Order: sequence, then C-alpha cells, then structure tokens
Amino acid sequence: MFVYVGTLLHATASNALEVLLGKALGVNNGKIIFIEDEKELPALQQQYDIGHDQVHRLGEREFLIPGFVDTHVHASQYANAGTGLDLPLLEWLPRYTFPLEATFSDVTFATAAYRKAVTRLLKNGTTSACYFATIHTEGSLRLCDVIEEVGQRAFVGKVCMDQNAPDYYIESSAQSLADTETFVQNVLSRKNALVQPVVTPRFAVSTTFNLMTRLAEVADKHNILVQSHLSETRGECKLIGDMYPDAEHYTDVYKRAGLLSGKTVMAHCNYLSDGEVAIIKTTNTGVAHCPNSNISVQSGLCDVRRLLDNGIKVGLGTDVSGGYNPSMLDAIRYAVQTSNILSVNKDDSYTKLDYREAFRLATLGGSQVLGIEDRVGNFVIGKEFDALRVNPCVSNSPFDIFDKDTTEDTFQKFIYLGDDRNVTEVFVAGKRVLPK
Ligand SMILES: Nc1nc2[nH]cnc2c(=O)[nH]1
Ligand SMILES: [Zn+2]
Repeated sequence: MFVYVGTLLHATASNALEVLLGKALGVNNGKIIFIEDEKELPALQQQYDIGHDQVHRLGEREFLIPGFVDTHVHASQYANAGTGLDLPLLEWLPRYTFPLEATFSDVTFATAAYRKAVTRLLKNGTTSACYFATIHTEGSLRLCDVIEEVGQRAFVGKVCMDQNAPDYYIESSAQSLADTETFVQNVLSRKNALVQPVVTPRFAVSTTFNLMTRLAEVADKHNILVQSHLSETRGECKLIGDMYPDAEHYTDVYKRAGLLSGKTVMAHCNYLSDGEVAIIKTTNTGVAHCPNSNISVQSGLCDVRRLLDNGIKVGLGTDVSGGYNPSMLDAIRYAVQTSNILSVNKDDSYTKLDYREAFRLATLGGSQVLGIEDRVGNFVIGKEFDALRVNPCVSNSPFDIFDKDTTEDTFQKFIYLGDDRNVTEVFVAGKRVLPK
C-alpha cells in the first residue's frame, strides 16, 4: 500500500486532459483504491492504516500521468531503429527488415536484442505494448521472458508469413499454424495476466488467405487479440487489389478471413474508403495510428479525425523501425503534426488533433484498442496503477520551466520537449519497475 500526493493529469472519455491538483492517490495490491483531495489524507491514513513512509509527496512541478500504451511496435526491428528509412514499405521490407528479422533464429542474439528494446520502451514510459516479434517461436517466447523479467504489460505476437517472402525468411502454412498454437498455449500457460499472446498474420501480402482463416480460428478459440497491417501504402493496396480481384477492397479480405472483431488491432489504415471505415466501425476493430512510420517510410497520412468522427477506437503506435523513435512522446508529436499538415488542405470546419487529444490516444485510446481499458489507461478507482512520475525540473532536463508556466504549460512542454530523463519512476500494476 502506498499513496502519492500532488498533481495528476490524465484523459477521460469526456475530457482529453483533466488536471487534478492537490490529490492523494492510494494504491493497494496494484490497484488504485482512492483518489481524494489532499486534505482528506490524515483521515485516509487512519482508515487504511497508512504510515508516513508509505506517503510520497510530489515536488511542486512534478506530476503523475498514466503509462503510455504503444499499440503497434516491432520489438525485433528495434535493432534497426534510426536506420534504413530511404525506401518505401515494399522495398524496405526485403532490403532491411526481413534480413534483420531472420537473424532472430539465433535465440541468444534475440534475447539480448529484445532486452534492449523492451528496456528502452519502458524507460520512455511505455507501460503497455503490443509487439510483433518474428516468425521464430523460440525467439518470440524469449521476448515474453524478457517482458516478464522487466515487468512490462504486453501483448506478444509470433509473426506468420507463408508467401511473398524470401526463402531465408518464410514458413510453410502448416508450420506457421502449428507454431502459433504452440506459442499461444505456452504464453497462456504462464498465467501472467500482464503478458498475453496475440495472433499475428503479418499482412495480407505475406500471409495466404487459407492461413489467415485458420489463424482467425486460433484467435477465436483462445479469445485473444489479432494484429496486422491494413492499407499502409498505395503500392500495398494496389498489390492486394491484384491478388484479390474479387474482394471489394483490402478490408474485405481480412473480413472474409474472419480476422476483424473487437479484439483486432490494425496498424496504419491510411487509405480506407468510406465503405472500409464503415466495416472497421461495425466490426469494432481498433486502429493503431503510426504517424512517425507513415512519414518516415513515406507511406501516407492517416486522417485520424475521420476515424474518431466515425466512432472508431484509435491508439498510437511507434511502429519501430518503420517509425524511427521508440518513444510515445514522439508518436504524440507526430500525430499532432500529421493532423496539422492535413488541416492545411481542409476547410475551417476541420478540427485538428491537439496535443491533449493525442495524449488521450497514447493512453486511454490505446487501452481501448487493446481491450484493457477496464484495467489501465487513466486514473480511476479500481483500475491498476500503471503510471509515470514526471519531473520537468530534473537537473539534466531537456527543457526549462518559467515562473509564468501553468501546470498545463508544464505538461505541454513535457509532451513537446521532454524525454526519458523526465520520467523518474515507472509503475506497472502498482509495482515500481523503474528505477529498479
Ligand atoms: N511498417 C511496417 N509495415 C509492414 N507491413 C508488413 N510488415 C510490416 C512491417 O514490418 N512494418
Ligand atoms: Zn508495423
């Protein structure tokens, strides 16, 4: 049991940035048990038998925010982050990405590389992540081991690809299906509520229709998430049109395979027609908006406002290494800048995404996309305490605070200018996972 006293900022359904000043937030058994005005603290201490050493007072400029939720990130590709960004997707995959992922057949290398990736995300405040690993079952399981060791909350997918891939990085359909079942059963058998398996057909270009339908059955049987990529680039959309001349559109391919449901996360969704948007909505599929990746590998600009206006669940993803930055602060900034760019060619009725809304996507929105909004995403009694302690005034802070700055200014500066140096503590399910 412990209590934090001070400023809390978070998003709710009705308020993209709620600022709560002078609060006492109590955590017991990993869950938030009270959020009261600070003046109630003596009574709360008595009621719950809380000693002085269990009460932590935040400094004047410090605050707590919910941990970030990265809804789409390739843990294996972290080794390439910040390199190989000169080619569009369909050339980038065989030139840079498949060769790297193939090296994850070496389990020792894979484990070390995954440890770097997961640690880097956690340091940057990502308390929940939805990962792609590689096609290798052993290596994908080592990713789960590392996540458990580090203490993050995560969904992990063994990647499935049985066509349009190089000889050195491809599986047979039967092997892919059997390995997925093995992987899923292994992860579920750990009975660690923080680490869950996710069925992961790479995308309809590299996964046969038959395998996709069988994978949909695996996801159904175990009642687990599905993740893939949808409508990321024009070239990919054209290719899908050629591969599936009878399909109505790209989204229809996944729908017919049975892959779309409230437990599905589709990354990108940059070129959806109105008909596709309607299917994404009616199937309750969630979208992982990956704005850094969209720009870095020249894929396109996702109109998130359109998705939100249509009632679609949207979270943010770093999509490392199509996106070069593993920090969700960067994803928030790119989401805002993408919306600003789109607004240039829209009329005055277009409502841009502001930093508050992008922050909501990075926290509560992501939790909705991953189906964990009853557990994390914001500060609500009964939810688990996944949180970041932020200190804008650390001695090596990358930005400066002035007397004139309000709490909201300070938060906004952290969003635009802050980095992991400002994230001084990270909590997952009430456990402090950083610093160790
Ligand atoms: N950004 C991105 N898009 C993909 N589409 C299929 N595979 C990938 C991948 O690894 N990264
Ligand atoms: Zn991706």
